[in-house]
Amino acid sequence: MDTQDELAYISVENSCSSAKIALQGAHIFDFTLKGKGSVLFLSQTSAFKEGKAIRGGVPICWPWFGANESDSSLPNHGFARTSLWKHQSTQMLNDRETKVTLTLHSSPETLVLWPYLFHLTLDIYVGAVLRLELTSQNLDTKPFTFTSALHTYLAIDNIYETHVEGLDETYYFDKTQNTFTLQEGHIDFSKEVDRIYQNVNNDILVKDNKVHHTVQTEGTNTIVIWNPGEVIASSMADLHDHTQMLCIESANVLDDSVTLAKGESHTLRHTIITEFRDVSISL
Ligand SMILES: O=P(O)(O)OC[C@H]1O[C@H](O)[C@H](O)[C@@H](O)[C@@H]1O
Repeated sequence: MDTQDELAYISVENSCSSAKIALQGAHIFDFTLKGKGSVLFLSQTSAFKEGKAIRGGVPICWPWFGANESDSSLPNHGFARTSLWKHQSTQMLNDRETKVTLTLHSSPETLVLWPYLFHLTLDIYVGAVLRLELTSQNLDTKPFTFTSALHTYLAIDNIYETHVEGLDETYYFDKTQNTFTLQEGHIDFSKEVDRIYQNVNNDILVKDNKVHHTVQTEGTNTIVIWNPGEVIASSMADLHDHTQMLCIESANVLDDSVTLAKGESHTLRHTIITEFRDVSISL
């Protein structure tokens, strides 16, 4: 086990790729395709501190996404991303793919924040592509409802030359305006974008001059797209450059919130397929 500042992390490597996963948050903060480049953005000014989420990689938002609806003093995006998870196993599936499993169980600390017994499992498949599977299980005697997101920060070359395909004719909730709007054509990023797209049934394509990412989702039809834009980014001490990141998040929110009865479980799957168009992109 290695550490970066206050956080312990696991390193894995195979013939295709390598990854670093912090135990705090089960947070993958590096996924690199060998000889090609970094798939995930990691802010150079991110904190690696206990109780503070890493700015980059894939934070896990759970059991609520965004602000808590009944108590805004509770942490944004829930507690999973700042809780200490347990490393269960690392398995070499073959020389090209490694599976890492981490779990989080309800505890006296989580019960103060959210009064239910639960079990979370995150399976991370590190290979030619990156796949995350988050399974939520209700261990309580009463049902619970949660919202969540696999809040992926994709590495891109330049947000102003990036566009997103696959959401034409899809309605989204615009968090910057509190309105529902119909997407027409591709999404461009000249300023802050913070949107929740619903009824999404196809892959999302992120394209810029140097990299193409394809995001595939199972377990929800809702995708969140976020880039803070220049004005908000300049006020964020832990974000060194908003032009090199784009968050594409598979999310169980709004109509895709999940209610689980006693013993039931739900799995959210998120796969990122990346093609570098210029191998000189920095490693
Ligand atoms: O700063 P954080 O708590 O990590 O949240 C970062 C962002 O996450 C999501 O993408 C939300 O839609 C945004 O509204 C939020 O600003």
